[in-house]
Order: sequence, then C-alpha cells, then structure tokens
Amino acid sequence: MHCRSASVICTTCSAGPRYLSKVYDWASIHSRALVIRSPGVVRVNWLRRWKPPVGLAPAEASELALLRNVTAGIHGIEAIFTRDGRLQWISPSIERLTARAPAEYLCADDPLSLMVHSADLSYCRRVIEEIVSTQVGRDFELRLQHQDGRINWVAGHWRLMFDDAGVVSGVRLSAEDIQVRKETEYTLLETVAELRRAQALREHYLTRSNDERHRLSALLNVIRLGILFIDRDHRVLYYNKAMLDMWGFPPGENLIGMRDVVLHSRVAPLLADPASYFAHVEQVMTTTAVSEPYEIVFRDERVVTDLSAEVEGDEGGQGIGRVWIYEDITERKRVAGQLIALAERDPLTNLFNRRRFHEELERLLADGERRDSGVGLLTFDLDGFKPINDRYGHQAGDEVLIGLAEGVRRIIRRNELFFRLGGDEFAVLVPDATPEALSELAARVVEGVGALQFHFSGQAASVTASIGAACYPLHAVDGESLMAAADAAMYRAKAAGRNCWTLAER
Ligand SMILES: Nc1nc2c(ncn2[C@@H]2O[C@H](COP(=O)(O)OP(=O)(O)OP(=O)(O)O)[C@@H](O)[C@H]2O)c(=O)[nH]1
Repeated sequence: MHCRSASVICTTCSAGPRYLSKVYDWASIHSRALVIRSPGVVRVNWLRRWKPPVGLAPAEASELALLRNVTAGIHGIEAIFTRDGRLQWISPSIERLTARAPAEYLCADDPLSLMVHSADLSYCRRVIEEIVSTQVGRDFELRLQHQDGRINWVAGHWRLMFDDAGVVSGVRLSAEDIQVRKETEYTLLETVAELRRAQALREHYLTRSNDERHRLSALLNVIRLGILFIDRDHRVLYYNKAMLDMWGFPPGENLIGMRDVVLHSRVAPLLADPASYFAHVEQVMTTTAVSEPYEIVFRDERVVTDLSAEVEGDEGGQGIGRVWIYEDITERKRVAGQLIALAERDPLTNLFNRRRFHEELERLLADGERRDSGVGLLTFDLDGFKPINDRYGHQAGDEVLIGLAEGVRRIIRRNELFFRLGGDEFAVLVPDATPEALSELAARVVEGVGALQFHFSGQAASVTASIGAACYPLHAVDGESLMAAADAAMYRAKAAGRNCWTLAER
C-alpha cells in the first residue's frame, strides 16, 4: 500500500487526500510506521518500504535520508506547531510514550487533545497562546495520554520558531520522559504522607497516653494509699504523694531511679524494728503472689501496712517489677483498740469486765488442763460500801471503787488478772495456783483493801472486803463450778463477820 494512493482514506480523522499528502511528507522524513484505518487496521511499515520521493536530486535525497535517520534517533519528544496551533511535525519517539504513531497525530484535527492528558490540555493550549503572544519560551511539565489509558509525564520547554524574516513561524516543543522521576516523586510523596500519617497517629496516641497518665497520676496522688513501683532492676519507677508522706520524705524529693537498698537505708531510722521489716521485704521478694498485709511499726508509733505483688509483663513475659501499697492504719488501730477496750473493760476502774472475765477463765482453765496446773479464783465483795454512797454521795463511792482497783492492782502479780464483775464485786484469776498460794493472796488482798484510806467531806472513810477463794481442779470441775465454789466461800466469809477470806470446801 502506498500513501500516495488516493484510495487510502484515514478513518481516524476522516481525512481525505488533503491530509494524506501531508502524511506522505511526514512519512518521507520519518517513515517509521503509519497507521491508516480503513474498515480494518492496516499497518504499513514505512521503514522497510520507504524510498526517497521520486524526482529528488541525489543530494536532496541523501540529505533527506540523513534527516530521516536523525529524527528516527531522537529520544525525547520534539514537535513543531504552527503559530495557530496546528501540529506540523512530531518525532517518532512519541509512539513510545503514547502508542500512537506520529501519523495519527498529524492526521488528527486536534492532535493536542489526542496527545495531552485531558487534565493538562487547557493549560497546554494556554501556554502555547501565551508564548506566541509574549514571545517568551517556557518550561513545563505535563502528562501525555497513552493509548491504553496510562499517562506519561514529560518535562520540557516551549520555544518560538522564527522564519528567515524574523517572523514567528511556529512553536517548538522539546520534552523528555520524566515518568520514572515522577513515579519516584509520587512514591516519595506517598512515603512522606504515610510517615506524616504515622507521626500524627503516634502523636495522637502519645497525647492520649499522656492524658491518661496525668489522669492516673492525679488519681493516685489524691488517694490515701501509698504506692511505690520498683522496676526489675530494683530501681524506683513510680511513687505517689502518700508514699512520700508515709515514709517521711520531703514533699518535693525525687526518688525516681533510686535503688531499693538506698531507699531502705533512708527509711530504716524511722522503723521500730528495721531488721524484722527488711526480713519481711526479703521474703516477699521471693514470691509472685499478692503478699499478706504486714504491719510496719514506726518509732513515732504509726502503724502502716504493706501489700506487695509482682507486676506481670506482656503475656508469658517476665515480670516488669513490683508494686508496694502502703496504708496508714494508726488511726484505725487506735479506734479499734478503743472499741475493744469499751467492749471488755469497765469504764470507771479500767479493769477488765465480766465479759472478759469469762473469756479469760475459759482460756486459763484450758491452759491449766493442758499443762496440768491449777487455776485459782478470788471473788470478793466490799463490806459497807453502800453507806459510803449514802453518806458521801455516788461520786465518793466511785472514788472508793477506783482507789480499790489501784490498791489491789498493786498487790497482785503481773500474770494475775483483775476484774470488776459489777457493782462492788471483783475477781482475781490466778494461773498456776495452789490453794496455799491462793490463800496467801486472799489474805494480802483483805489486808490491802482494809488499809485503804479515803477522805470525804473532811472525814476519813474505809472499806473492807470479804473474799472467797477456790482452786481448779481441787474445788471445781469447770469454770461455772469454780465460780460457784468461790462465791459460796465469799458468802461464808461475809457470814463469818466480813473483812476476811475463806477457802472453798472440797
Ligand atoms: N458509787 C457507785 N456505787 C455503785 C456502783 N455500782 C454499784 N453501786 C452501789 O454499791 C452498792 C452495793 O450494795 P451492797 O453490796 O449491798 O453494799 P454493801 O454496803 O457493801 O453491802 P454488803 O455487801 O452486804 O456489805 C449499792 O448501793 C449500789 O448502788 C458504782 O459504779 N458506783
């Protein structure tokens, strides 16, 4: 097929012979491949078929052949437009970037729209117009449209062309394929964007975790429990305000990073028994479970409990340290002590009351049974107490009861327990007792009570006591019968004239 044939019509652009002569002109220079679509696609390989046009002088033909070789070897895109924007010539390399042969562009009514991506088309036209009007060349970057839909970035320069008379004859485009560079740029931009997103996400989580930390820290600082976290390297990682207070550190002291041994040496002088406490700490460190509460007694009489547990790391991982929780229970212990005292002591004399008497009686009997030793009981009742109340008033009676409690306390030994059972009735429990020793004690109490002197309204007053003494297991088989035996003996003492003691009968 030869392009000169008038029967060939380009159906891409519906061009008739008007354009075909132009196609021939182009092909005679370039002549790489020409695509002309008739009902089917006909591809003519002009390289193989090309022959210099008929009628050229040999020098012209050889120049033309040289020119043809040069244009075939152009790597970048070269194109020439007329000053009114029509494509005059384009290098064969365009096919590499767009898969369209130069002839297609040359045949097209609007080659720019075929070649340039639609997004850059109006920009491209405007630039050509501007260059023609301002007569100043311009650099550019734009996208070429590949036939299969892909795009190829090119960068280049528009410049004016002048004819011999210096008049603008057209615009020349020189461009290089920068697709690889663009793709690298895109990848770089995407990587930067990805990094920025990751950075933003990290900052977001950092902010959230900081907020969380501040909330937690505020919470831990207002609670009254002391909290200390020691890391795996035995250094302080966290503590709260209450912990500083409890362990006597100044409020602003920074303990972070301090080794636990240093911490212990700092607090040791505060403790009533540092050796016991540090032995407890050593023992706890060998366990992973939550420790039992341990009472730490301070020299200033404060009592603080500690609890400790290893803090687990991630699943199956090594423990990340140990948390210690301290609670000051001084006040709680004091109140509990008061409640216990209220429950088992007589408020007037501060002697143990009847409730405690029964507890101690059972305990001493069980103990005596186990050790095969006796338990002695003295019960006594004041003689002539009522007249003191009647004569000097209830307050005076109270003073007598208090004085008697102090007086008898001085007589009994440390292991002997003294009780006020109620009214003017008292009892003494004696461990490891024998009837002889118990009788001696009874005699001393009778004597001691009788020797007590009181003064009310300028008058001397005194009381005496009638005492019954009984010994387990000699006089009784249990607590109840021991009390009954002692009471019976006391009544015998009363009956015998008071101010004396009587030993229970077998
Ligand atoms: N001041 C005072 N009197 C009390 C208290 N508890 C009981 N009493 C009085 O103690 C007295 C006990 O009575 P009694 O045992 O008959 O007095 P008593 O004169 O010692 O008589 P005898 O035991 O027979 O010698 C009563 O008057 C009670 O009101 C108290 O806590 N304070």
